[in-house]
Amino acid sequence: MSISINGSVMEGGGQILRNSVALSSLLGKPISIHNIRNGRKPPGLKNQHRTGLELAAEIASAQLTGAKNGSTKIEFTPGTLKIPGDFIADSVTAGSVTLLLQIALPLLLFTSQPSATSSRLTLKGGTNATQAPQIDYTENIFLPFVRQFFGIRAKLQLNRRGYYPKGGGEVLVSVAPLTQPLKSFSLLERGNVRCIKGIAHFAKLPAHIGPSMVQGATKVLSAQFAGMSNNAVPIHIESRRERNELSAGAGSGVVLWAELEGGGIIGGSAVGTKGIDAHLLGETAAQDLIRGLDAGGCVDEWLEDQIIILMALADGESSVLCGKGELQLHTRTAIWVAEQLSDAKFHTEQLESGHTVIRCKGIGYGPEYI
Ligand SMILES: Nc1ncnc2c1ncn2[C@@H]1O[C@H](COP(=O)(O)OP(=O)(O)OP(=O)(O)O)[C@@H](O)[C@H]1O
Repeated sequence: MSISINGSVMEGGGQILRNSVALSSLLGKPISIHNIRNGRKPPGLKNQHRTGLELAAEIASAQLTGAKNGSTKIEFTPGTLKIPGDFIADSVTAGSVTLLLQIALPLLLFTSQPSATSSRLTLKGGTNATQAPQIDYTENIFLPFVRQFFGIRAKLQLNRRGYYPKGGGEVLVSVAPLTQPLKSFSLLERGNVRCIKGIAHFAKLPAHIGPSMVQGATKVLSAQFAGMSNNAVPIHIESRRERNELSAGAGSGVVLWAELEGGGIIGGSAVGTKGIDAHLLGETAAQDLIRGLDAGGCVDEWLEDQIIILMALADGESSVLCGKGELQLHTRTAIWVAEQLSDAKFHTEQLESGHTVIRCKGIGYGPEYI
C-alpha cells in the first residue's frame, strides 16, 4: 500500500516532492503524490522536478511512474539504495542544480553497503536562479552548517556557472556515506556576528560590475555595523569574475553570509536581472542579510526548511532557535512531510521574545550495517 501525499498542502511547491521522495527512498515506503505544485502557476512538474525525481529513482533503484513535464501525479516505489558511485543529472534548462542536490543528498548519505568511497554527483543546469539557493549559498551556508551540526561529509566544486535563462552550469558534489546516523544538535543561543563574508559573482558582463556590487553591499553593511558597540565586525566580500568559458551565459548575483558565535549562519542574497544596477544589487543583498540578522535566529528562513529532513533522520533530539514570528510556510510544510512519512516528532514553540524554537525527536535513521 502506498502512502498518498497531497502536493497542494501548505506551500504547495516543489519542496514537497523532494522531501517526500527522499524519505520514501530511505524508509522504503512507496508513495504517490497528487496535486503536484498546486500552489504554483502553472502547476505540475517542471524540468528541474522531473530530473530530480529521475535522479532519486536511479539512486534508490525505484520504480517511478507519471514523471513527465506538467504531470500533477507520480508514483514512486523505492528499491535498494545503490552503493556509492557516479551519478549525473541534467535539468537541461536553467532549473536549479541546488534543488537537485536537495533531493539527492539524503540518499547519498546512506548507501546499501559500508564504503570508504564517496559518491560523485555531477549536476547540470542553473547555478544561480531566483527562488532557490544560489550555488554560493549551498557551498558557504548550507554545507558548512550540515557538516558542523549533522556530521555530514560533503563538498562541492563549481565547474561552470549557469545563469538564467541559458543554464548550462555544472557542479560536482562528493558525498561520503555515513558510518553512523546523523548527529542531533542544539543551537538555542544566538551568538554575536563574528564576521561577514560574501561573493559578488558575474560573467560576460563589464569588469566594473563586480566592484560595484561589492561597494553597494559594503556601503549598507558598514552603515549598519558602524553603530554597534564593538564596531569590529570584519566584512570581506569577494568580487569574482568568471572566465567566459566558465559560464554558459551572462549573469550576476551576490551571496552574503554572517557567521555567528556558536556556529549559526545567516545568509542574504540577490540575483541580477537584465539592466539592473550592480550597486543596487549589492545593496539589495545586504538588506536581505540585515533582515535575516534582525529576525534574531541562529539560522535564516531558508536554512530553516532545508534542515528539517535532516533533523527528522538524526539520532536524538535536535533544537534550533529560529527568527521572530511564525515559522516560514516552507518550513511548516517540510515538517508536515517529515511527519507524514517518518516517526520523527516535531514540536514548535514561540518564546516570549517572539522567536520560534523547533525541536525534533529524530528517528536515528541508519542502514543496518551502521
Ligand atoms: N534566497 C534564497 N536563498 C536560499 N535558499 C532559498 C532562497 N529562496 C528559496 N530558497 C530555497 O529553495 C527551496 C524552494 O522550494 P520550493 O518548494 O519553492 O521549490 P521549487 O522546486 O522551486 O518549486 P516551485 O517552482 O514549486 O516553487 C526551499 O528549500 C527554499 O529554502
